[in-house]
Formats: sequence, C-alpha cells, structure tokens
Amino acid sequence: MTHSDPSSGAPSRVVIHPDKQAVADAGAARLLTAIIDAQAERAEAQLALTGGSMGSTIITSLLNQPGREAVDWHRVRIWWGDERYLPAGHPDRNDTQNDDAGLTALGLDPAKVHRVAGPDSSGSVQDSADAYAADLRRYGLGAFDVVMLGVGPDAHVASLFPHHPAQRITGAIAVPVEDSPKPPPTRVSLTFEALNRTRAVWFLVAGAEKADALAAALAPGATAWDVPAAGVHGTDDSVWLVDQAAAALLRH
Ligand SMILES: O=C(O)[C@H](O)[C@@H](O)[C@H](O)[C@H](O)COP(=O)(O)O
Repeated sequence: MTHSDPSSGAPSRVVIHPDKQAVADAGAARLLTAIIDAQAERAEAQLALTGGSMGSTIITSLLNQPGREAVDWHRVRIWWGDERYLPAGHPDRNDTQNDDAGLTALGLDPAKVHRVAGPDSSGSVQDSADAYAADLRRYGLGAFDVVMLGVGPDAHVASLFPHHPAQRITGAIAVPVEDSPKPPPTRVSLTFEALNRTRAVWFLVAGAEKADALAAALAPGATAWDVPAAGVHGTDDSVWLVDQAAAALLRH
C-alpha cells in the first residue's frame, strides 16, 4: 500500500504483517539486508535504534536471524533516536533494554555503540544532548542508513511529542526533553533535522492502541507539531511496518 506523504510529497509505503512478532521479524530481515548493502557501498553502516517494546523485540529477532553471520558487525555504528536520561545500566534506559534483548551478543565493536550520557556521566540533560550531538558530528559520517522508530499512541517518535516545545528547537542535532508525557520525564532526543538525515526510515508499529496514530500520520496535511511521526522521512525510503491491528483504520 502507498500513501502520499504529508509533508515531502514522497510516497510512504505501508507493509502490513499479521502481528507484532511478524513486524519485528520482517524488520530484522530487512535490517540485515540494509546493513549488507550499506557495507558494500561504504566503510560502515550507520543505524539509529529505537526504544520502547518494539526496539527490544526487533533486536531479539535480529539475534535469531540465520543471515546475521553475513554482516560484518565491526563495521556497524549504532546510535539511538532517543534515550531516557537515567544512569548507565538503569533498567529503564533504552540502551539497557536493547542490550538485554541481545544487542551485546551481536558482535558489535563497543567503541561504535554510541550511548547517550546519563546523569552519572553528564552535568545536565543539556550537556548530555550537546555531547551526543558532538559525537554524531564526529562519527556520524553524513547520514544514517536506517533510522528505526517506534511510534506512541499519540504519534510521538523518539522523544518528540505532540505540542512539546522540544520539537521547536531548530539548528540542533540532539535536544533535552523535560516533562515528557511518557515516563521517565527527562530524555534526550534527536531532532527532526537529525532523524531526517537518513536514507531509510522504518516505523515499527503494532497494536490496536496505535491505529489512530498510524491513520493520523498518513493523513494528508498531517503536521509534525500535531503528529510527530509525520515529520520524519527517509531520502530514499519511508516504510511503515505495521501489524493488522494497527492498520485497522487505514483504507485498503
Ligand atoms: O523512549 C521511548 O520509549 C521511545 O524511544 C519511544 O519513542 C518509543 O519508541 C515509542 O513510545 C513506542 O514504544 P512501544 O514500541 O513500546 O510502543
């Protein structure tokens, strides 16, 4: 299914899978191919991972993909679209949850896994965002190959929430987010400007509680201020990998 993209005019593709596990398995299989393709063209594949339950489910799927041996994991650089501002190793951090789901077992070079500093290693959430932006400028090598994004029931992506002032900060790569409506309240997020520096963006969405968000993001005229998921586009590809429950309100 293709939909005309609300702000860029490029089509977003929607691929409907039976359930959440199938969305994660399809995402993991696509990711292996995308990494192998990127490594054939460039020194490194650059990925931005997502938090939330989908972020961990896809990592576990990746670990179980037979084709994962075909990837040179030392030539993969890992970033996060957002992080919860909590100390290193905290069970509610996105990176900790991804680690526990199997990220550490993939064979990545730890020096290429770029974690957002928490309160244990930064003076403030602003300092943490600035340090992450500096890291991206230094090692980001231009553009992500793939940005993966879970989507909240309010259509937030990363930690960019509807009508939240952090969305309005321009000229920045990463921003502090305070008073997040989703706990924990303090976070660091990549901005739209940073997330949009990607060849491909994949939205990973499952569950009936996401149906409104999916329909809103694909509706003509949707704005990022109201519907943050509508504000991210890949230069080559924007794909919504969704399950049937999340797709319930789309016209087929
Ligand atoms: O810190 C976070 O929680 C996320 O990065 C957030 O943007 C998440 O991806 C969505 O809320 C979807 O989460 P689910 O996949 O759990 O629904």
